[in-house]
Amino acid sequence: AQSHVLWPEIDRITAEQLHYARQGVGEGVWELFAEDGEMRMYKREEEVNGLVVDPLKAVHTVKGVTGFEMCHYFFSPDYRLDWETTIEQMKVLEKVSDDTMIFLQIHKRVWPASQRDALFWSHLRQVPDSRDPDAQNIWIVCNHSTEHHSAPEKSNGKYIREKSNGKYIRVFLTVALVCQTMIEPPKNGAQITRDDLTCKITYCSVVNPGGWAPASVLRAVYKREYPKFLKKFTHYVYDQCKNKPIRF
Ligand SMILES: CCCCCc1ccc(-c2ccc(S(=O)(=O)CCO)cc2)cc1/C=C\c1ccccn1
Repeated sequence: AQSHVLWPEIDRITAEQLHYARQGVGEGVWELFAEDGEMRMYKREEEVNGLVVDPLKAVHTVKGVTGFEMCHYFFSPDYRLDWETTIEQMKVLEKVSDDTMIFLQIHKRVWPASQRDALFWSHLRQVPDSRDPDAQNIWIVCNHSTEHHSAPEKSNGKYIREKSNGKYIRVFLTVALVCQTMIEPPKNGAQITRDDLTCKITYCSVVNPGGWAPASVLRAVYKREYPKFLKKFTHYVYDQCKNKPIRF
């Protein structure tokens, strides 16, 4: 994907998001708003031009899967509709490379706000030189809003192209899923099994709703949907992998 026009931005944003994900939730004003088992979900209340854009950071620990497996199922379009419950339609607009795609997603309407869509590049990458010497493989999927000729945004009500339906407000998002595999080698030198694996997950998300939506509605959506999404997604990956050979 190094030759693609988006590559410099993909490289920069992915590196920024990796750094941001690694920052603890101790610093700054992160507010814990949901807990479920090992999952801790934090938010910061922020508004941009009167729009709620609360950054979200979740940390979770899932036994029995690797960081690669978690990132693979998050990145791949083939499984998305199995675990994403707020999507009405999903389309791969461009396959930039095996590890980079451009998605257009139409999300279900959240009354009383208008319906939204999201257009973003998605990039899967193994983090080569982690600072943590005993860290096993660290993998990241970064999703970041972009433009695309085949799905222009509607502008002041006029449609740029007749084929673009242009009836959805386009959100602006940056999302990162960073997963680290920890291996507890079996004492007796036996082969590693899924019982020896732990996946440490950090999920970061900032979604600008793109157009006005009541702060109370947005905050209620996020409070309800994010814990549901991360729980459903991680359980889905565990179930998909449990009877398959381990992939690092
Ligand atoms: C008024 C409602 C505005 C919000 C609409 C909306 C926009 C974007 C998104 C969204 C959320 C997660 C991603 S991702 O992590 O990249 C995975 C790939 O799908 C991409 C998009 C969702 C939702 C709406 C609901 C909602 C909000 C959180 C969590 C789950 N659903």
